Amino acid sequence: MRQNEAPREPSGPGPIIEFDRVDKSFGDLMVLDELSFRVDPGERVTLIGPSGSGKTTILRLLMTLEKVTPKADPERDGGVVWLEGKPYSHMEKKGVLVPANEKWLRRRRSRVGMVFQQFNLFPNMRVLRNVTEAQVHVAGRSKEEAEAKARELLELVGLAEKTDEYPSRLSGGQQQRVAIARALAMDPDILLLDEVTSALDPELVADVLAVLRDVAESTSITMLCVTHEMGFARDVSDRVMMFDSGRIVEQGPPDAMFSEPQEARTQDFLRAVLAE
Ligand SMILES: Nc1ncnc2c1ncn2[C@@H]1O[C@H](COP(=O)(O)OP(=O)(O)OP(=O)(O)O)[C@@H](O)[C@H]1O
Repeated sequence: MRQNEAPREPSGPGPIIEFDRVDKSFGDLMVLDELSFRVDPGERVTLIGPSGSGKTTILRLLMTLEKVTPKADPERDGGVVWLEGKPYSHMEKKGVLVPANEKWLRRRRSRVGMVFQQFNLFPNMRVLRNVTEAQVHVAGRSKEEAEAKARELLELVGLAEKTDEYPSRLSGGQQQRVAIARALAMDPDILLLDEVTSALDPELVADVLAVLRDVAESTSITMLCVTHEMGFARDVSDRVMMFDSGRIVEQGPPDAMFSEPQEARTQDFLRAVLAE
């Protein structure tokens, strides 16, 4: 929708995420060009595509680590990201949508959790505190409540014995499992996974994927996942979206996408990934 139109009212259970003609540029480089797509609550979506096609940028927009790029053209704004039926990249002011301010984003971004390729744990904090920190300082939980939740989640990811270690004493796979526990501790509705196994030694990948399979099976959390692990994508996703140059080339259920991709760019991409 255009920014000068009145925001619509959510009608029934609509998409949990909606990109509505979203633009994103870095300087002269246009990464997303009027990108539109929707994700239903509880849906698991895998984003695939060549390097530089904009997949991480999509996740970073959802984490509000990036902002939609406004267009100078008065006929075109930069599009809007919607979350749970409400504007997210924007906020309503006097009946029109304006770019969201920090206060608005702070209140809403905790609905979204992200796990990064490089773990991004706090190196000076022990494992338990890595998982309690945001619960206490962002979600406002008591220390006791946060610790109980952290212990439960660390057990879920198989690290109950490691609560008192510093991250540097853990393997990459263990650090990544702490990062997953940390993201889940905030009870997000949406979990974003950005190449979470690509920095790991091959023998550590399976444990991390097993934890994520458990999360997918035991929760109804909405997942957006950027990965080259096609087996994982096939098992866990409801839908695979193939991107190139910031546009959706094709999308569909994993079986159809992997067995009978329709577009030459998808066929070439999958051939290259599967040959790795
Ligand atoms: N902060 C930034 N400043 C400048 N250019 C950027 C920035 N972030 C991303 N880009 C560029 O935007 C394009 C899209 O990047 P993005 O990381 O979204 O792609 P990707 O599909 O996730 O690629 P990969 O699979 O390699 O991670 C790339 O050309 C990248 O160099």
